[in-house]
Parts: sequence; C-alpha cells; structure tokens
Amino acid sequence: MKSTIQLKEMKKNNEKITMVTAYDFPSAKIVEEAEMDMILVGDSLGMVVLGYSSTVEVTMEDMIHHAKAVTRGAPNTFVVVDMPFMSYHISMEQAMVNAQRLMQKTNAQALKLEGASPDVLQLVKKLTDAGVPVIGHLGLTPQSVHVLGGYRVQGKDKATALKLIDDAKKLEQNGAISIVLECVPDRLAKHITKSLSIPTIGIGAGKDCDGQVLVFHDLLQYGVSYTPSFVEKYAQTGDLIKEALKTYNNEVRTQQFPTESHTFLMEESLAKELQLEE
Ligand SMILES: Nc1nc(=O)c2c([nH]1)NC[C@@H]1CN(c3ccc(C(=O)N[C@@H](CCC(=O)O)C(=O)O)cc3)CN21
Ligand SMILES: CC(C)C(=O)C(=O)O
Ligand SMILES: [Mg+2]
Repeated sequence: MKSTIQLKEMKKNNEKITMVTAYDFPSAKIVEEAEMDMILVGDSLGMVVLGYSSTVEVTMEDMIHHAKAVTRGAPNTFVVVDMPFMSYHISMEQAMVNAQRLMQKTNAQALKLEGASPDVLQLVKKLTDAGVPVIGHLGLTPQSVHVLGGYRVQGKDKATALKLIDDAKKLEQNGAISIVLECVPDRLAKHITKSLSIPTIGIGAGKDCDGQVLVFHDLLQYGVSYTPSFVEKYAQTGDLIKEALKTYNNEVRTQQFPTESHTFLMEESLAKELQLEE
C-alpha cells in the first residue's frame, strides 16, 4: 500500500499518481487488481450508485456503509473517504467526531474535505495533529453546487484564480497531504502544482497535475446518464452488461437456459423409489 510519504516522493520523481473512485466490494477488488495507487470513496456515490440528485443528500451512514465495503475489497490500497455535506461544518467538535467515525469504522487511510474556509483550514490542522491524513479539494466543489450555481469550471477570472492559488497554499500549510483540483483551467492547475510540495490530483484540470482521478462508472460507462467532457471513456461496460442480460432474458424465455450443466441430478434409483417424473 502507498504511504503519504511515498505519494510525496512520487511527485518529486515526476511519477504520476493514479486514483479512481470505488463504492463497493467488487469494484474495489478490481481496482486493487488493476494496481491503482489510490481509491476514493467519493460522495459522488450518492449520484452514481444511489440515484440522488446531488452530493448534498449524502449522509455519514451512506459513506460509512460504502467505505467499509471498499476497504474490505481493497485491503492493500490507499483508500480516501469524502466527508459528506455538512458533516464538518456544524461545529469543530462534531466534525472531529465524524472524522473519528469515518476513520475507525471504515479502516480508510485518509479523509477528503472540500474548500479552504477558515473553519476547514482549522479542521485540516486539527485532524493532521490527531494523525488523520487529510486531502483537500478545490475548484469545482460539488457540495457547494447551490452556491456555485451548477457544475462549472472554476478559476476563470483573476480574483477566483488568485483565491485558488492562495487556498491551495493554505491547505498545504495546515497539513493537507494532497489536493484534488476539480474543473480548473490547465495552466492554473499547473501553476498550483508547481507551487506546492504536496501532490495535486486533477479531475478536469489538465495533464500537469501530479495525479489524475476519475469516477469509476464514468470511465467504464457503467450506468451513467451524463458524462462530463473531461472523462475518457475507456470501456462501454453498460452496453456489455445490457447485452449479456438480454441474452439471459431471452434464453430463459425460450428455455435454452438452464441446461444439464447448470442442473443437479438425483440418483436414478431414489427417483424411481419416490416415483418422480422424468
Ligand atoms: N458521474 C459523476 N462524475 C463526476 O465526475 C461527478 C459526479 N458524478 N457527481 C459529483 C461531481 C459533479 N461533477 C461534475 C458534474 C458535471 C460537470 C460538467 O458538466 N462539466 C462541464 C463543464 C461546464 C463548463 O464549461 O463550465 C463539462 O463540459 O465537463 C463537471 C463535474 C463531478 N462529480
Ligand atoms: C470527483 C471526485 C474528486 C470526488 O470528490 C467524488 O467522486 O466524490
Ligand atoms: Mg466528492
């Protein structure tokens, strides 16, 4: 399993860090077998596997339930769990208790928080002091969708670009081990990446971030209805699954399935004794 120190080493050595989301046991198992560096149990699970309309609906219970399955499926991969909407904003005490619950119940290696408000920065420091590795998340922060007014590229004007640069520095200063940069122009992401000693992980943030993250179901085209433009579609698994299900459906209806190889037989003598039909 990668360690926090190794991730920083990878940045120094110009080795790209690979990350993908996973939300359950089988996907985590496959991600580990594919030798990805990190897994994110993203709160995107609310939209991707629970059918919520945004990540605002995701609860602590949702995150714990799914993260537990993921760490069981990928016991040797660095797993990061998103703290869900408002679970770290009501009070410092509640934020710490929620972080404790996520770490102790899920066996994850790190937590990810959106934004860099004074409260979040203070929390990053407190968690770091408590031994919890924290990953920041800047740019498009989906938990603030109702403030941002939609899922849009961030840092496109002078003021917001400068704020992003400053927020990234502050997260590093408060102990963040890495920062996810979501939907920011590539030159801004490159500048931030060069100005930090901790690795940046980009999603829609260009090629110059220290690593890349994508949503599992997006890159595999598995049950998603809309795909952001920054996604590369590496496979059409939804189509593959649908074809297989259609074949199964048809074979049951036409009595081609099950065959003898899918069937358990009884001793002929016992069948006769019980007078069972052929
Ligand atoms: N399936 C999935 N993939 C994700 O990456 C993802 C989620 N769900 N849910 C939570 C957030 C929401 N995300 C999103 C959603 C939409 C866009 C999007 O439509 N982006 C436009 C850019 C629009 C602009 O020009 O400002 C695009 O064209 O990609 C981006 C990120 C990222 N996260
Ligand atoms: C898109 C990534 C960075 C995320 O936060 C999530 O999947 O929830
Ligand atoms: Mg998230």
